[in-house]
Amino acid sequence: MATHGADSEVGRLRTVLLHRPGNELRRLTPRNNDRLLFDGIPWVARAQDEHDAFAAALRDRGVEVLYLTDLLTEALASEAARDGAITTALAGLHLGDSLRAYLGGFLRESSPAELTGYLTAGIRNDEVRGGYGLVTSLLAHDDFLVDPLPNLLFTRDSSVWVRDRVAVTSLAMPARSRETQLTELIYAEHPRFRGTRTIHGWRHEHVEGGDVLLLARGVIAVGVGERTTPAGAERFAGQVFSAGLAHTVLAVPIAQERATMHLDTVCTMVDVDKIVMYPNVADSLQAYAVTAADDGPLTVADAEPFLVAAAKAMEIDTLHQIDTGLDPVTAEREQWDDGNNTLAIAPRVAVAYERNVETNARLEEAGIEVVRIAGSELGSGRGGPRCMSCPVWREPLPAD
Ligand SMILES: NC(=O)NCCC[C@H](N)C(=O)O
Repeated sequence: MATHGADSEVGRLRTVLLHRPGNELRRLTPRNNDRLLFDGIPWVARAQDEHDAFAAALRDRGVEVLYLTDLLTEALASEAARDGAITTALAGLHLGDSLRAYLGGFLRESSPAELTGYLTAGIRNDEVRGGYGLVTSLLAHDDFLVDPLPNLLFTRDSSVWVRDRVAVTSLAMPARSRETQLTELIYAEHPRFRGTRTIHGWRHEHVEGGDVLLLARGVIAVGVGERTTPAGAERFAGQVFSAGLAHTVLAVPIAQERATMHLDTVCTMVDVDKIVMYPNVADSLQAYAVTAADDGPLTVADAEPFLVAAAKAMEIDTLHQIDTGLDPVTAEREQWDDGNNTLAIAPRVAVAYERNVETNARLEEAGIEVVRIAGSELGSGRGGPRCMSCPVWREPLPAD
């Protein structure tokens, strides 16, 4: 069985799950892009080129790249998996019984690869040939019967490995909630992951992977804001404690705004004791240290500055901050363009968007090797290298 798991943000990356942008991005229009959580309409062919270059940069450094749609198609080889996927995809109350039955029959006849296409790119009303009954007649021609999933690109958010377990997350925005049905299916059905134990799951309170940072072995920061709810953080903490995966969870409130939708939009680890952080929030970022209590409710400490609470839990003197940008305006621009959203592929080696010139210069001054990638089209969904990657296997850091 392949090795899987992660216990830090910076251990050498060996296997990563990506999603190459596909037809789901071709569904975006100026009328639906806000609802589908994109800030623009990407040029799809260019986004694919940029993504291929990202994958190549990872492979060049010895990282195995898994593609979500390949795993999904392979998982859908089983008839039971296909049935389950079709039933959950068609559960929406907007369909009605007749259309659901019709679509169910249609999808059951499709091959695993075709089904992957429908589950990811969705089905528009006018693609149901000739219309079918009252619901298709009354819905607009461009209404989706099955919503497309353009944010699949951001594989970070729909599952997180914590040591040898994988947490299937629970996504807060309706446009994304179906993504975790697909990650759950992959981990449950794909032969590569047979026997993997999972935690959390999409039926639980909201927790998104972009909010979960494995600061050190046993220490996990969880952002709480637009996406991860307080109840989600509490549920997640309870599960990692009872599974023995961590001793401290730092619950970190973040502004409920699009620019800071996840904790990894304001900070990411680039070394065992270095974090790149948006300076405009650095002073105000707080953390509540949560620890397990024997047989009782979780123990919650008073809020402390995030960097202080993190260093204490990580048992290091200082968690060194590297600033995004140069001045407050450049920092704000580069934070928006995912300057903080780096993907460490080893201690002191991080993939970053090339456009964030000042932040990348700060990283290099601090001794971090920056692997630059283009992201002009990929960035239109508001996510950087960390958002676009789910580490499936990172080597553990050497014990000191
Ligand atoms: N971890 C991340 O920050 N992921 C980026 C998610 C972007 C996506 N368009 C969203 O709004 O959910």
